[in-house]
Amino acid sequence: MPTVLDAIVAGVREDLAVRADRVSLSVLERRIAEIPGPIDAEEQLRADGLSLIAEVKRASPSKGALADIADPSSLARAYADAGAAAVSVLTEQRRFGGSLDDLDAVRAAVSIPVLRKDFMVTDYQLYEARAHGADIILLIVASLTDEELLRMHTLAQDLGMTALVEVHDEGETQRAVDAGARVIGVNARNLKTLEIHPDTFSRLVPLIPPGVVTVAESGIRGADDAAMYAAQGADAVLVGETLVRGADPSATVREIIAAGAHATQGTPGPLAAPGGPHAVGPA
Ligand SMILES: O=C(O)c1ccccc1NCC(=O)[C@H](O)[C@H](O)COP(=O)(O)O
Repeated sequence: MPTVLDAIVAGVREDLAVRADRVSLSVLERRIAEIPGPIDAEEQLRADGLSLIAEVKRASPSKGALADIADPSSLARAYADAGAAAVSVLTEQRRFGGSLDDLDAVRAAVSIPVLRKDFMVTDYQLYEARAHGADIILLIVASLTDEELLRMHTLAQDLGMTALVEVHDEGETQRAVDAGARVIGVNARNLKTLEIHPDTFSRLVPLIPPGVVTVAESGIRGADDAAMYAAQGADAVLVGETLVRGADPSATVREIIAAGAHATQGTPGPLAAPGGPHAVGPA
């Protein structure tokens, strides 16, 4: 039976065929040569404490419409000003309501690394990501063969981008490691049921070699969850829904970063502050 991921990828392939007809690979290559080169995101995510990748997310298959983001550039600037290490932009249109226009707007607004978060199944999408200013691309192990994973990981590096290689279980983690992934994202969302399993990170992190940057993804409700992942050894967390649905995304960014610093270095975090952390929105 087709999974949610299969259905998303089928739509992505259809939309991609239309774009590839309109914009050739050589046009993308020319654009890449004209724009500033990518930022080294791996080092930024590895920085001391807990790095935050803050997401621009309009909708999702699990929750439907999440937020009416009229101006993705001002949201991205708020994330960056509050201390986010990178901004993730969902560009898939059918289920997430994103677009390459959102990526362009965010790229123009911030000087921190930008992740194109999409369902990358062809080399063309990697050229497209770089041509629109992305520094990081997502490779979901579950949607790629070993040969595709290795080839696209190498191509991302050749284009100067960092690949965030996303895993959900032990087998996918081994495949990511075998492909030479330098940044591995452990996604707590089961792609078959869309349920969040917060113990996925602690189960898989022992399989990831030292030196590889680890990112805990999905279902993070605020500072408490971020502190938990930091204590379990996460270098970074990726947060979408909690930020876009919260009343004050900048404050939540600051709380998450402070909680991560507290968990990793013993510095005072928001848990000590009056009112404590906000855990905004359901997981
Ligand atoms: O968000 C979903 O419902 C979803 C469903 C199927 C595949 C991917 C999905 N989300 C993409 C992501 O990885 C998240 O946007 C990201 O990890 C942030 O998650 P959250 O903080 O829970 O919004």
